[in-house]
Amino acid sequence: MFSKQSPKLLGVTFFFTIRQMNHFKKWHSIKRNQTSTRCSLLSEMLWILLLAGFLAYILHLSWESLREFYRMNRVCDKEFKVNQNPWIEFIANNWFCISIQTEQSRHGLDRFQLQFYLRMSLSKSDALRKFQEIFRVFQILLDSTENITKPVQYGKIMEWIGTGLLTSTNEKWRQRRKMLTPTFHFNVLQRYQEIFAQQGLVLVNLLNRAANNQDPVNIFPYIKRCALDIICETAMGAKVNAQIGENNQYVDAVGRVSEIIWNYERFPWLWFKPIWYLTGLGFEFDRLVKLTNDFTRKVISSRKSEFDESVFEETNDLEYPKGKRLAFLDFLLKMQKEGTLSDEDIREEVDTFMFEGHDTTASGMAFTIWWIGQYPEYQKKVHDEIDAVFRDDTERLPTNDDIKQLVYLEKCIKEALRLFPSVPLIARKLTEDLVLPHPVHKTFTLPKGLTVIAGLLASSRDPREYERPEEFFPDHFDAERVARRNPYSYVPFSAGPRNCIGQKFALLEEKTVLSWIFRRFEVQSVEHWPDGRPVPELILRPYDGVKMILKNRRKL
Ligand code: HEM
Repeated sequence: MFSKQSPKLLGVTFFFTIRQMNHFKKWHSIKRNQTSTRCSLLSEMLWILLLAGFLAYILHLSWESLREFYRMNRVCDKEFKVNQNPWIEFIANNWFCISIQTEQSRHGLDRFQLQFYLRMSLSKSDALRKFQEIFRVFQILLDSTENITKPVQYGKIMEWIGTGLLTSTNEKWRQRRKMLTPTFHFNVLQRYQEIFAQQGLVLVNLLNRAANNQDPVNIFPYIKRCALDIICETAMGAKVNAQIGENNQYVDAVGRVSEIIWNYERFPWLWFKPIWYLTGLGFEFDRLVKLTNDFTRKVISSRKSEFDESVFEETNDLEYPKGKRLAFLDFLLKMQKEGTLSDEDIREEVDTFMFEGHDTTASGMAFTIWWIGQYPEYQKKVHDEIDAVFRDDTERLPTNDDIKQLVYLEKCIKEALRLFPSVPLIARKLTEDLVLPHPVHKTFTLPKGLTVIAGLLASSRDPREYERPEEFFPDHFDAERVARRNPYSYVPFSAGPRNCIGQKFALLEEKTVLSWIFRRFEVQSVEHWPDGRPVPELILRPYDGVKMILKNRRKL
């Protein structure tokens, strides 16, 4: 948690504190000579009182906050018998979790004084009995067109990406959503698919070096860099070549900012600004945010200077650019010409896509490979399907038509997202009262002002909806089974008006890249479920990478 700068900073602070105390002593002794003893006594008492009051106030806040924090941790320990970081485990295991918090009222520390905290995670059977239809709750929460505001928990993300589509609310969000929806049109995605295919090829060529070796390889960092290359090229039109080790500074910064934000959310004492900066994390965060924002600004300005509006059809229709492969940024530049967006608005949206669009797909792909690597029978089905499309060809870039035929692979991807949704938690600040069904009293109302945090795992492991809720079973996504299920029992992309705008993009990317992996390799997972469990950061990720043994299927 502490950065390299921490000891230095603590040292400097200590030095200044001692210096100030010396000044104070000197000043005080001069004063004492000048004033009467009674006056001096009074002033001393006042100083002491002030200091004591201040200390008591700080202690009270810290005590209240930490007590709640440890109370929750104890509950986790008892209920889930976990011995790792209980806070992480709490969320990971808490597949029936909905927590409701009061909004931050005075300052950061208040956030942990959960005056109204409701948890429906007592135990699996209890929760099922007590709260019959968790997907009904999701439906009411996520379908609401009023309760679309993101709470204070998204604050640090906002400091990084600003108020883009993910974090904005009300009119700004409505306008942006309407404006940006066509940029995810099928025709646009089809063009991006070429990028997915090319970057996937780079990935498998790199992984090839580790294949046919008895030593396992942690494929997660490879996949992450591939996903980052894809999002940079599709969102900004910039090739950062993270896979081959270029632009390391930017690549590392993007990863580290997410990590710091997660630490901030996890450790309540960091919400107290002096501590945030004294640990060095505050300074590091500010520096990295500036670095990533400046990088995006530079790309925008260079793309702007060569922007050629004529690549779009005269029809003014964003969906049909003439032949050229455009980036998402080009669509935004076109909107800017029409007077709807400023440079900073564009920066916010591009950074939003950078944030939402790569860790999510990277985790999705890594977990899918990991699951498939534990079940030879499912892997055989994936291989057979891929061989039927590509035959012996190990080099041809997959096309959109190829990808459409990979139905079983898609089921595996969806099943992996069911068990491990890349975005484990979403939150809303209620701007209107929310009436929910209650197992005993019919309904209960959550008053406006509360923050509701929903664990998306909650609905997707309901045994009434899934035959093998805790198992990887791709046939859960057979057409007939899907048709029988309540749609809110599967919400890894959220649902309702604020659902994931990039879900088709994500599925197409995952299918294309994974088609490369399974065309080239037979995979075997080193760790099996329930080991190698995921940990929720901002995005759910494998706890200790994804270690796999890779074997070439054919001679290259
Ligand atoms: C497996 C991959 C992905 C998953 C599981 C996922 C999941 C989600 C979820 C659960 C939300 C709702 C978040 C909330 O309410 O706080 C969301 C929103 C969003 N996602 Fe994704 N996402 C994925 C990939 C992507 C990609 C590739 C992009 C962009 C290229 C993207 C862009 C967005 C944006 C912009 C929003 C905000 C939408 C709005 O509020 O109107 N996502 N995503």
